[in-house]
Amino acid sequence: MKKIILASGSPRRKSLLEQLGLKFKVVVSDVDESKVKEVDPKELVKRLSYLKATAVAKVEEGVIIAADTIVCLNNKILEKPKDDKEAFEMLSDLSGRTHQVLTGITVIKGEEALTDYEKTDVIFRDLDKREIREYISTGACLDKAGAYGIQDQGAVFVKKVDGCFYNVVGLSLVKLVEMLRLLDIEVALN
Ligand SMILES: Cc1cn([C@H]2C[C@H](O)[C@@H](COP(=O)(O)OP(=O)(O)OP(=O)(O)O)O2)c(=O)[nH]c1=O
Repeated sequence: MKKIILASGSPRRKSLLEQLGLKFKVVVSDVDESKVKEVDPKELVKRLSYLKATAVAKVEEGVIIAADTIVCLNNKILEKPKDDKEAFEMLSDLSGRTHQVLTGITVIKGEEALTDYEKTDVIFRDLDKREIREYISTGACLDKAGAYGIQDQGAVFVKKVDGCFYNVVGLSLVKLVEMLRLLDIEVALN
C-alpha cells in the first residue's frame, strides 16, 4: 500500500479521511488560490484541487489527495470571506435561497492524475440580521466557503440538502473512494 498524503490544511478534510479509516499524513500546499481565475465554477474547483495536489506531488511521493470547495449562488462564486463584513454579505445573500456547493478533488498516483468534482444543492431558510451577526461572532465563518459550516452551528440555517453531505463539509467520501478505486487504490471498509 502506497503512502497516502492529504494535501490540505482543512481540519474537516483530515477528520473525513480518518472517518474512512485510512492512514495518511498531512502536507499543506502553498498554492495562492486568489491568483487563480476561472469563470466556470466546476472548472475552478477542479483546477484548484489539481494545483494543490501537484504542488505537494513535487515534494512528496505516494498517493496525493487534494480538494477545493466553493459556494455558488446564481453563478456567483463565493469563496472564504475576507472579513466579518463580507461574511455578513454572503450570509444575507444565501438567506432564503438555494445555492450549490462544489468540491473539486484531485488524486495523484505516480504519473497518473484524476480530477473530478461533486455538486450539492443546499437550501437556506430566511435568516434575520441578528442571528447572522450572532453566528459571525462565533468565529466560524472566515475559514469556510460561503461563510458557514453545515457541520457547526450553521446547521440551523439549512432546510434541505440535495446531494452528498460530506461534499459540503469539503470532501465527498463517495466520490473520493470511487476515484481511489479507479486508480486501483483499495479502500477496505474494516
Ligand atoms: C460550505 C462549507 C464549507 N466548508 C469549508 C470546507 C473547506 O475547508 C473550506 C473552503 O476552503 P478551501 O480553499 O476549499 O480549503 P481550505 O483552505 O480549508 O484548505 P486547503 O486549501 O489547505 O485544502 O470551507 C465547511 O467546512 N463547511 C461548509 O458547510
